[in-house]
Parts: sequence; C-alpha cells; structure tokens
Amino acid sequence: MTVNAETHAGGHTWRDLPAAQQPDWPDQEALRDVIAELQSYPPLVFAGECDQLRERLGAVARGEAFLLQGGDCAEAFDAVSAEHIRNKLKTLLQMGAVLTYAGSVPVVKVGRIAGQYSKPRSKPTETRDGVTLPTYRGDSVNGFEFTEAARIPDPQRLKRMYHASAATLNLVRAFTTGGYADLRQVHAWNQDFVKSSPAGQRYEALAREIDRAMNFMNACGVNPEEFRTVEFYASHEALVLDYESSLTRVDSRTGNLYDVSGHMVWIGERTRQLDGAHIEFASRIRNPIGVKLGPTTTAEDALTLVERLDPEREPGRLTFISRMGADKVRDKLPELVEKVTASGAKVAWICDPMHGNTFEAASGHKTRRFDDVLDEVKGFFEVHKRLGTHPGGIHVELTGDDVTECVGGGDEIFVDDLHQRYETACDPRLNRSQSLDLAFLVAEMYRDQ
Ligand SMILES: O=C[C@H](O)[C@H](O)COP(=O)(O)O
Ligand SMILES: C=C(OP(=O)(O)O)C(=O)O
Repeated sequence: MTVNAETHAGGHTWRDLPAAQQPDWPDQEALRDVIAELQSYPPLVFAGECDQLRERLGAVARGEAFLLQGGDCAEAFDAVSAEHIRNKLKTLLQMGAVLTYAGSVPVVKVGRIAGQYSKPRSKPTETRDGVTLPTYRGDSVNGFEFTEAARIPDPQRLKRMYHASAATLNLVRAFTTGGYADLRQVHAWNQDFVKSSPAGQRYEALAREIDRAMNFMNACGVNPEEFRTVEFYASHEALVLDYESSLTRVDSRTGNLYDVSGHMVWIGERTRQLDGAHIEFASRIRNPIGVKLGPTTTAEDALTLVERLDPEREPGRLTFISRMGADKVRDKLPELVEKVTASGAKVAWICDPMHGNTFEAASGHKTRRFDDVLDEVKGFFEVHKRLGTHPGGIHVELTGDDVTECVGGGDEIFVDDLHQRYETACDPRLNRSQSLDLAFLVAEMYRDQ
C-alpha cells in the first residue's frame, strides 16, 4: 500500500482527458506541493475492506441484501464533532435496524461520510445583491462564506479534507466496533427522540420487538458477534481528481490500484461523461464504484458504463444509483434496467430519491418534498417489481440533527418552517424523523415486493 498511483501504469491516465467540475486552483505550485504531501499520507481505508464491501454489494446485486447509503449532502470541517457524527450514525443505525427487522433483509450500511467534502455545481458563480463570486464547491475547495477571500479555491483545504476524513472515520470505527452499535442498544439510540416524535414512538415499538427476539435467542444460547458490532463503510463522490488520485495506492497483495480515501466512491451525474477523466479514473481502481444515472441517461450510456467499469461482470463492482425525479422514474428507469439486465451485467440498482426532486421555495430555500422522495422510491420499486429485478437499496441525503430543510414527513415541516433550522451547505437533507419515516415506508415496500 505504500507505492502511490503515479508510478503505476494506469494511475494517471485520467490526466489526459477532460475533467468536468474541477476547481480553478489559482496557485498551481501550491497544488503540486499539496499533492506530493497527500501522496505520502497513510491510507484512510484498506484495500481488503474495499474488497469486503464489494462482496457485500455483490449480495445486493444478486438480490440477497439491501443497501442503505446516506449522510450529508456536503460535510463541513466545522461539523467534525462527536455530536454530529454520533447523531448521523445513530440515524443510520436506526434506519438499518428498521429495514433489517421490518424488511427482513440483511442491510449493507454505507455512509456518505468521511470524505463527502466536494460538490459539483450547476453554475460556476453565484450572485447576491449585485455581487458575483465563484460558487461554493465544498469545504475541500473553498469557503461557504460569501466573501471574495473565502471563495478562492485553496489547495491547502485538500489536506484539511484528509484530516477531517481521518478524524471522522476514526470515531465511526470506534462507535461501530466499540459497543455503541451493539444491537442491545436499540433503545439507547432512541432515548433523546422517542417522546417528541411519531417516528421515534414507532421506532420504540419496533425496538421492543427486537429486544424480545434477542432475549429469545439469548435464552436459546444464540448470541452472535454480529449483534455486538456493525459493519459500516464510508463513501463519497470522487469529484476532485487531484485528491482522489493522490490517495490512490498500489495494493501490495495484488498489484491493483485502490482509492484509499474511502471504501466506495461514486461518479456523479455531472461528471459521468463516457470519454471523461472521472470514468477513466474509476475504471482503473478496484473499489466498488457507484454511478449516478439521471433522466437523460440512455440505455446505450448505461451499457457503455458497464463495459468501461465492470468488464468482468462482477457482482458488487458496479452500483447504478438512479436519480430520475418522482415524475420521471416510471418512464425512464425501465429501459435502463431491462437492457442492462439483458446484457448479462450484474449491477446493483439503488434509488437516490433526492437529487431529481429539488425545488426552490418562495423563501429562496432549496428544498424537497418528503412525498416526492417517497414517490420516487415507490416508482423505483414498481419498476423492479414489473421487471422481476431487485430494488437494491436507497441513497439519501440525511442528517441526525433536527434540521428543517425538507418539507413534509410525519412530524410535518411546512415551507414556512424552512428558515428555522436550515443548516445545509448545499442541498436539503432529511432530518432524523423524516429519515426514520422513510425507513419504515421502504421496509414495508420491500416486504410487499
Ligand atoms: O448535491 C448535488 C449538487 O452538488 C447540487 O445539487 C448542485 O446544486 P446547484 O444546482 O445549486 O449547484
Ligand atoms: C451531486 C450529487 O448528486 P448528483 O450527481 O446525482 O446530482 C450528490 O449526490 O451529492
């Protein structure tokens, strides 16, 4: 793992191709120094862990497991705190427990965490009160504050991204293996929540059932290790290629390249050009790869992506994350699923019900309706049911905090509430209550499927 990718044939082939959405770094020499420093840093994850996740995703692709992938739209350096990380993890663990128990399916848990610091944007600039500045591209690139100084891309931020990811991953590993994620804690995860929210109360009833089932198994002498720790993986969008490539290493066991900045990386809707640098980069690494598929994706695009990224047709290698929008999923998804399935490819199909359903409220807040999110997931399940294929999971933007960024949900948030706790640096996230609501509804859909 010590050899960096630049010395490996294939480690730098992406550099010859157009790379969309890259920061306009003003100081190239500073960038080169940062890249050299990042190349000397230790890996954040191990190649063997990436292989293990690929195997788990293989089960998803075969229809034997369900993927829960979620976390912030954009992580922020000033949110690297025990409280934020614990809240996010707690929400994902609760959703995982709901899906496993109510959906009766093994759940592969993957955070949008410990690396989700870079954002592709629709426009290069933002104008406020007649002042135009470069758009915010995530904490790895520039500052959120609307000042000229903050918005200048600064490569030193890539080092902060590495350190923030390392600190986050360290705590996530401690939480998931050090007792906090023990299934006997199902009630503890809910303690601060149960009284106030309908989702919390519904969860509490489910936790009591899980308790009874565990007591029964305990009485039978069954108390497996799987109840005490949780397998949890980290993922992010592989957007800023100088960063991802600096953290790409040769695996000493196999000679293969792995992007050791996270277990799984995905390529976004704005950077999945078939002849572009991102797909080339992803084609050279052995991590499990996700690709977002928006409503303009053609079946031919999807088939070429399979050819480029999964030529061996290895279940778990490639995850297609559709993000069509509630009004399009039923029209656009079937042809992709049909033709990819007919080609013999063994991809996992996941639904991102967030990115196709964003709109701007009259107050100027970017938001999403919980009902649209739910409807896209429903459409996704309907398509797979009709085609006899497996609805493999969901990919959601969420937080464990009680923010007011998306409207609707059981503990209803109205458009007029959005200003109360609107904290996202980019796109609106489901709060904890909305996330749990979604998990219950998805578990029902899965069971019915
Ligand atoms: O999270 C996804 C994208 O970065 C985001 O939707 C882009 O938002 P924008 O259209 O405001 O640039
Ligand atoms: C940018 C994102 O999504 P998409 O590429 O699907 O727009 C994202 O998931 O952060």
